[in-house]
Amino acid sequence: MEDVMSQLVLLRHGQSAANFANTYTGWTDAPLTAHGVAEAKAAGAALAATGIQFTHVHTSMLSRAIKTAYLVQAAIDQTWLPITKSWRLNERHYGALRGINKDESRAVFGKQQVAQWRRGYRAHPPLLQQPVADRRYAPWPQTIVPRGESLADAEQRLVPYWVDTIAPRLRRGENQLVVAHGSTLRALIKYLEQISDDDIDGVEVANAQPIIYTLNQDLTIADKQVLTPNFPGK
Ligand SMILES: O=C(O)[C@H](O)COP(=O)(O)O
Repeated sequence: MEDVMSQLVLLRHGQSAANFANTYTGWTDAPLTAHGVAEAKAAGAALAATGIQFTHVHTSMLSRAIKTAYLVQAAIDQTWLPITKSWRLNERHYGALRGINKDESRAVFGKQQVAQWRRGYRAHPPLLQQPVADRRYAPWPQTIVPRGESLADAEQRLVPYWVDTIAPRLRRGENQLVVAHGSTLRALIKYLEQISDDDIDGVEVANAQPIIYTLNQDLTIADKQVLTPNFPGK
C-alpha cells in the first residue's frame, strides 16, 4: 500500500503590540499591530500560492494567534475550516518577566541570564507569586494556569495536544494548519525534528513565515520549507 503523506504548516502570529514594544509577552493577550495584520495577510497570500488544502486549524487562546489564523484562513479562502483553540498551544508563560522590556532586562539581569531564560531549554523565568486570573481558562482546573514556564514545561503541556489532536489527522493524510507562538513552535519543532536540549537554543521562529513540513505516514519528515512572504515596510 502506498504511503499516505500529509502537510503540516506551522505559523507564528504576526507582530504583536508587545513584539513592537520589545517586551516579554507569554500568556499576556497582546493584540496584533497594524503591521502584524499586514504580515498575517502576506503569510496567507504566500500560503494561498502553495494551494495546500487543510482539514483543520489549531491555535491558542491568545488573540494574536487567533486573529492571525482568521486572516490566513480568509487569504487561503478556507474560512469554513473547523478551528480548535487550546491553551496547550499558548505561548510559553514568561512569569514575572511579562511586560518587561527585553533590552532593559539584559541591563538588569545580565546578558547570560537573559539568554538562558529566553533560549535555554530548562531555565525558568522568575515565577509570578500567583497565577493571573483569566476567565478564558475557567473551564480547566486552576492549576493549568502557570506562574512561569521553561521551554521544557511548555513542550510537556503541548505534546498531548499534538498526540491526541494533530498527529492522528496527519496520519490519515489530512493537512493541518497550526497558528501559534515563537516558543511553543520551537518546542514543537524540537519534538518533531528531535533536536537536542542543547541545540534548541539556535532555533528561531520568525513572525508570519509559514513553515511547511511534508510528512510520511509515520510522521517522519520528508521535506521542510520556510516561506518568506513579501511584507509591507515596518
Ligand atoms: O512571549 C514573548 O515575549 C515572545 O513571544 C517570545 O519571546 P522571545 O522573544 O524571548 O522568543
